[in-house]
Amino acid sequence: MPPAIRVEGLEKDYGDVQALDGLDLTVPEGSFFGLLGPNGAGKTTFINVLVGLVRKTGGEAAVFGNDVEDDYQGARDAIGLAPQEFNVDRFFPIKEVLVHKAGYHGVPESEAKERAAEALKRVGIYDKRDVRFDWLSGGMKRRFMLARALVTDPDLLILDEPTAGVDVELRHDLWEVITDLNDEGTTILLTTHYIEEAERLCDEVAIIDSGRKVTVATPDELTEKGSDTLTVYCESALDADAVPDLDDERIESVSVDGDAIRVRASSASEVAPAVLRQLEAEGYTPIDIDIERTSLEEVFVDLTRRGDGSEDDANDGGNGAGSDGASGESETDDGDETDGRVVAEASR
Ligand SMILES: Nc1ncnc2c1ncn2[C@@H]1O[C@H](COP(=O)(O)OP(=O)(O)OP(=O)(O)O)[C@@H](O)[C@H]1O
Repeated sequence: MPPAIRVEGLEKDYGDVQALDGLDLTVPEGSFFGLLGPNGAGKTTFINVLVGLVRKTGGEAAVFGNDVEDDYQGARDAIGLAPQEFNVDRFFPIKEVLVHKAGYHGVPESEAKERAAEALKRVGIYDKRDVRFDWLSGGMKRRFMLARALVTDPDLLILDEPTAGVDVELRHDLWEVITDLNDEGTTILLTTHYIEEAERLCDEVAIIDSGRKVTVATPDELTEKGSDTLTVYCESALDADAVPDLDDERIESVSVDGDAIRVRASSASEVAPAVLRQLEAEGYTPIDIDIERTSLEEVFVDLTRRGDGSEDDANDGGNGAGSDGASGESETDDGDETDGRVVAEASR
């Protein structure tokens, strides 16, 4: 079975802006895969290439082995997309929007009705089935976006910041729904700015920056890339200039702050016994210690700092966050209502 997503050397230029700059990425079937990156890193462009809303300018992209352009329908039918933007038909009750959506992907009407009901139940808004999208609350709109992505029973669910701006309760509800789907075998690609979300949900995380991959790892592997801080509290205030000379090659730095000695090391728990022994031998009187592990957030910031930590040293700064190059294409964010349209236009 081919991977859920495979892209190689993927490129997308919007005029002078290189949104994707030779991206290589493989998302295994059945995984819960996170896509992290600062604003403007190219995450939405990547998704839009996969669903045929943006035409790539170079490289290869396939979904379950279907080339996103040559086998557009095969690739698109495998994907359920919940985009960032609310791009929903506002004139019909939401259950009908779902029936139309399933019909577009070739599902017969009676089955489409069943699937619509099932999707609305799954996200907890079945009782709103006869209401138009505009009349839903903000949280219900987010639930509906997920229902719409689900109604075609996709093998690959792509969620572009699905919990942006929602309250904690809804975020947890949505997490539960998508975790269940993943347990049932659906591959999930999730972009998020909530690092905690990636840490909790994802088996693997790709960090991209300036349209290129910086790294792919499990959340645990990523946090291990950072340094811990071991703080040793002493009985009384210390001379800030008299930093103890600790002899251990695992130690990255030592500083003094009031009554505390702070030691940075890749694993604080490993160096702690030796540090305490040395401090006592030098006449310090440790009374307490504290260990702070690096958060995934800190590692993320480190890895995406311009020109720092990149596997392939790819950050040329030419397509930084928020730059607005002229696109020259009529691309929109409205994933589902324009299925196929842009590829069709761009192919002409
Ligand atoms: N239609 C467009 N025309 C011109 N430039 C664009 C267009 N769409 C995106 N870009 C640019 O491409 C780059 C990547 O944008 P993209 O939206 O893919 O990033 P992102 O990682 O999804 O960002 P965010 O986290 O803010 O959603 C940015 O520099 C952006 O300004």
